[in-house]
Amino acid sequence: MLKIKEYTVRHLVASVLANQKDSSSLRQIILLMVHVVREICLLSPSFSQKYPPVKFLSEKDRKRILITGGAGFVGSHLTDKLMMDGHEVTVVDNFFTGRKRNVEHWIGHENFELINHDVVEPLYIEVDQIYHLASPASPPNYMYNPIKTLKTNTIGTLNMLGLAKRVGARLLLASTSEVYGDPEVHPQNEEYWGHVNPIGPRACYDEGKRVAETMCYAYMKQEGVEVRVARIFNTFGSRMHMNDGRVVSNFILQALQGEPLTVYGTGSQTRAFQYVSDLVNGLVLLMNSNISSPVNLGNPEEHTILEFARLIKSLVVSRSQIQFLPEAQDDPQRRRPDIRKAKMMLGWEPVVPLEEGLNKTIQYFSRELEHQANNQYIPKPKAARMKKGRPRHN
Ligand SMILES: O=C(O)[C@H]1O[C@H](OP(=O)(O)OP(=O)(O)OC[C@H]2O[C@@H](n3ccc(=O)[nH]c3=O)[C@H](O)[C@@H]2O)[C@H](O)[C@@H](O)[C@@H]1O
Repeated sequence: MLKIKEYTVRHLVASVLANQKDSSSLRQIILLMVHVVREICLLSPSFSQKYPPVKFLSEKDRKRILITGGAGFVGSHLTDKLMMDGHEVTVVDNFFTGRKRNVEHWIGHENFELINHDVVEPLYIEVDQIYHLASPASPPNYMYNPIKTLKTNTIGTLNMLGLAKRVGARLLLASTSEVYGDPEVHPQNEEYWGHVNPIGPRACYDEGKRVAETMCYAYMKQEGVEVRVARIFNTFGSRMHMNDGRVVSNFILQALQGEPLTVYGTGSQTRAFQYVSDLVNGLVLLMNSNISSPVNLGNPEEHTILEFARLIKSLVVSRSQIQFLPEAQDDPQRRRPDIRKAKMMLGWEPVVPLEEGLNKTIQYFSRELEHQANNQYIPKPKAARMKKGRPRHN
């Protein structure tokens, strides 16, 4: 585009000069114009901005949707889906763990708005649906400032429920498998009340999310607010932060760089991992369903963490060693979702095979490493508080 404009103006300059005897002032003006056109093209990426394709929705079907935490890992993928489905999306984020670059491809689009705002403060906007995702989700991140995590999940959720009540919006809470704590029931179904240490290092998040669920049902019963509660199990994919600290990003980054894969404890604890696109589809189905009780969203394929380390090593074709570090305090020993409810009531189940999702995520982290100034990011072991030795954060 820049080239065409420059060419056009140069052409104009040449023809004007050919017809002028005393042309120095005119020449200067025209050269200035060339300069201005070039500056405008460079400073206004929106001139040439191409957005991902967006469906057209009629006024009746188009919703005004707020996503709190919409610039985060899951939130930004949800933003993409809802934008491409043709809705008007407002992303609210305080950028503690979210990043502008996760949603920058929508900036300037008429259906999109990005607000730098912390949900701990009230928000006054008009919306039809609220996906309330705002909260750090990685254990080292949420334990970094437990009081802030508690405020975000309690005051933040109260504020969003207050907004839902005022404007008559439906609210979906991104809850977590962590409400089941270190579970004594396996696999975990939605009827299970959980086994949470209320004063342990994970409590700021576990109990924060538990009370957030309690708030949803209080607002539903007392004020008639429509709520949806998704209990999200371990999720991975592109746009995870390099220093996220969760097992998927740690192991992939370590394997890519030939560093030891840091297994906390013996590695016999289990997790079941879902790819982010499966989760996003589940969230949208749940929001638009009539199910107000909690629903598990996760992939039921369970692995020990040691198996998982070996799998990542082999997918990356890495020579990294496996290093055993002290076990993290209150680390849930077995976790696997029972997703019969989601299957029956939403017709949802994960469709992306683990290895396919991991390969995409490995490609993403390889690109992230290439973009790093020094081409290196070595995750430091930071299981917040290890069982023995227990290093403190901040
Ligand atoms: O990924 C998620 O979606 C979930 O991650 C966390 O739950 P957690 O299962 O503890 O997540 P990780 O930090 O990824 O840990 C998984 C297991 O791997 C272990 N781990 C982690 C990191 C590492 O470098 N090495 C390692 O062995 C942990 O001790 C734990 O047993 C969050 O608490 C959940 O809210 C969130 O939904």
